[in-house]
Amino acid sequence: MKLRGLYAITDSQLLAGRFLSYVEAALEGGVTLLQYRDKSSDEARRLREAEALRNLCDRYKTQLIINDDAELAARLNVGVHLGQTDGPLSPTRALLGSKAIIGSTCHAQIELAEQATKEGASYVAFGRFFNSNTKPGAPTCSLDLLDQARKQLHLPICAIGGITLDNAAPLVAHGVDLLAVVHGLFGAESTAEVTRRARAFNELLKI
Ligand SMILES: Cc1ncc(COP(=O)(O)OP(=O)(O)O)c(N)n1
Ligand SMILES: Cc1nc(C(=O)O)sc1CCOP(=O)(O)O
Ligand SMILES: [Mg+2]
Repeated sequence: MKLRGLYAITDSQLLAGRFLSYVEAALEGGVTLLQYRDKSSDEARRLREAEALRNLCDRYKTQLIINDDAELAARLNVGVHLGQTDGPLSPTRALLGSKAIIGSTCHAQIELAEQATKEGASYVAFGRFFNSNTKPGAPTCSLDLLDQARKQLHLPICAIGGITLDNAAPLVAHGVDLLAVVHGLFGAESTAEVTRRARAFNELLKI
């Protein structure tokens, strides 16, 4: 399966009180990957919400990815996204199996992406490209890095950080396959607007 399209990421604060309705609205507009990102330590709620998302994703034939937590991903038989301090990639690949989608945060460093490729990542993520409401302190990344990444890497490339419909086109022009978005998608005023934005992101990627 070619990993290309909108990569929607949940945010527990932003989606409080409208979690499933907004996620379903996004899936309605077309989502290639959906990441469950919840930085709390409420294990019971995390399991409940992740299961609900897996059921929704099954209905819409979307792939669910769990942020940070390979054990939860293994329990639900879905993919995982790992940052540089979220645990080693090779054992996670062994745990989840050869078909699982595993993403790796590479900030603005091609070397990290080359290492992730060797260790079995399915895609590499670079960012942040713009000012981010969700993670303002994330290290920054430039469009030049994408040109170099496109030349050197043979994995799908994901961009993240402050991406909106107004600033995403240059990322696509510089070779990005996956647009990972929190606020630019779920910061909408209505479910209808979430669906419209999801469709518009996919149009930018021509899928
Ligand atoms: C698609 C994607 N890219 C990058 C990240 C950031 O991961 P990480 O650096 O581990 O930071 P947290 O999201 O865990 O705060 C991501 N989650 N998804
Ligand atoms: C979770 C995350 N990681 C980033 C990185 O650069 O690694 S930026 C980011 C936040 C993405 O949310 P928004 O689309 O609202 O900016
Ligand atoms: Mg992480």
